[in-house]
Amino acid sequence: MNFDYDLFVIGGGSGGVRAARIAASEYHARVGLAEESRMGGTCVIRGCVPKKLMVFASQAKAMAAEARGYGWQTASAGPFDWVMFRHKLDAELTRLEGAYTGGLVAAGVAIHKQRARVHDAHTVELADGQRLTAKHILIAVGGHPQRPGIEGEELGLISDDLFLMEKLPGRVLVVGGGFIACEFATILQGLGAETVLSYRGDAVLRGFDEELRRHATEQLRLVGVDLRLGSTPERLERDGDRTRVIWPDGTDEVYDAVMFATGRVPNTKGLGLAEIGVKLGDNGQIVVDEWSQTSVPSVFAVGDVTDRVNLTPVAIREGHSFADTVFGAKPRKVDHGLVGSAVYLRPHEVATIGLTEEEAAQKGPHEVFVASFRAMRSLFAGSDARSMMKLLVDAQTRKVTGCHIFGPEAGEMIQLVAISIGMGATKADFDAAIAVHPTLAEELVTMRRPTRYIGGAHPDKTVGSA
Ligand SMILES: Cc1cc2nc3c(=O)[nH]c(=O)nc-3n(C[C@H](O)[C@H](O)[C@H](O)COP(=O)(O)OP(=O)(O)OC[C@H]3O[C@@H](n4cnc5c(N)ncnc54)[C@H](O)[C@@H]3O)c2cc1C
Ligand SMILES: NC(=O)c1ccc[n+]([C@@H]2O[C@H](COP(=O)([O-])OP(=O)(O)OC[C@H]3O[C@@H](n4cnc5c(N)ncnc54)[C@H](O)[C@@H]3O)[C@@H](O)[C@H]2O)c1
Repeated sequence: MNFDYDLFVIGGGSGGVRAARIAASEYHARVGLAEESRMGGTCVIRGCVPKKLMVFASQAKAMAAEARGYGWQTASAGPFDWVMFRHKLDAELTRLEGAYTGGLVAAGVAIHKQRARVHDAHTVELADGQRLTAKHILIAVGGHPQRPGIEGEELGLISDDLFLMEKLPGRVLVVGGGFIACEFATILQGLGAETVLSYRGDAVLRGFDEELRRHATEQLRLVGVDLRLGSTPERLERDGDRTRVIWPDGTDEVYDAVMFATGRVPNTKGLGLAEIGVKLGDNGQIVVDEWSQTSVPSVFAVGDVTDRVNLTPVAIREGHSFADTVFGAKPRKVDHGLVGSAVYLRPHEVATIGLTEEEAAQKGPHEVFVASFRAMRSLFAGSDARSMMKLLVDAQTRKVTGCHIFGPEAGEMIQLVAISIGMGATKADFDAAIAVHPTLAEELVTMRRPTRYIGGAHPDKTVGSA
């Protein structure tokens, strides 16, 4: 059968763009791609990139405070010009959107700037009614924010809205305790908003190493985020141009803005997937095998729509591996087991890779090395910010199985730790590295004595066990 394309990609975000570009430029496939919004997707337009630029903007007051601690007596961040920042941000996102589009065009990908859905196992239907056939279809449509299902929730903002605000709120409530809630609470607080974070659990960042999340929770409070743990709004009401929040105990408060960061759901609604036999999971995610292949052999899916590990580099790796496997005759799977990540908080970043202490304890005897201290730089400036570093070492194999950091540039550090852990480095390998002094990272190669033993009897009977 003759197809219009070898590959049709639905979604021009991190995963879709990479797959389309590699299939077309490296393997000379005939590729079409439909994007209904701005090229680049969540990460570029309403995620990682604008978020990180806002993180940078929100650090100015803390940097001025630190400068005063170093003798720059009148250092001050001065007033923040949100309108000017937003214009610069818009221009930067337009530049990046152009670069993504340019990369696809240069690779020979045919771009369809409209919504697409699947019609059958080899046909997509565009919003204008046009039907195009392809030997393979790749679904890379990402996800969208989910509100919590409470009365008046439409009055609340979602993360997409934060980049488009006309003005900054004076007083804001952020609901949720995951990546997005913590990052935006930090950003808004740093930009000058009185910020309340309400989370139903007892420490933010569920799923992270327990000690790390307790440390991050305490430090978030220290930078001035008003943390309300064990609480979540019951309903919202309009109050003039502000929003009234009613709490479960009947009390209420008024905010300039309420932001929900209560999770994301895959964009599978209305795509026609179930109709052609593509299996979906409980959350609407596309169920795929280790090759990102769905239950319909010609249809593949990568990125957030599969709800595996919802991070940009993972979507990119899945897209690239798909193109290598299907068009390059180089079968490649993605190992989702060892993925580093960072949460961009203040006073410091959270970064993590590998097993948490709780997971390690389930796997067997482990040594836990923990250091908690005030870094030289912030200590001198008079800040109470505390760093934390933790290594988990398998007592049997001596391999480092997990690393968790709360510290300045923790994201940068974990990227390098990821290489050593990926190579199977042992604690002895870490110890063999001569420290670079004075740095924060030297702590990772100078932790000598285990803080505790977990996961059962240590193979060396002369040491303690949990
Ligand atoms: C606020 C925020 C901050 C984040 N920060 C980070 C971070 O710091 N680091 C990190 O690694 N990850 C971060 N992420 C996660 C990251 O953005 C996602 O994991 C990543 O973008 C997923 O890529 P994707 O290709 O699966 O989907 P997306 O990037 O979401 O792309 C999907 C694209 O498909 C398009 N589309 C959807 N349906 C259709 C259709 N029917 N027809 C045509 N087009 C369609 C959409 O318009 C979109 O452009 C963040 C996410 C958010 C929301
Ligand atoms: N720095 C980064 O790498 C980064 C940054 C942002 C987002 N992301 C990615 O995007 C994903 C989505 O982020 P997210 O923060 O939206 O999701 P999340 O799953 O990390 O957090 C959702 C939070 O909302 C809470 N919640 C859910 N339903 C609720 C309800 N009904 N009422 C009250 N609270 C409720 C959950 O308990 C949780 O704390 C992340 O898992 C991550 O993969 C990554």
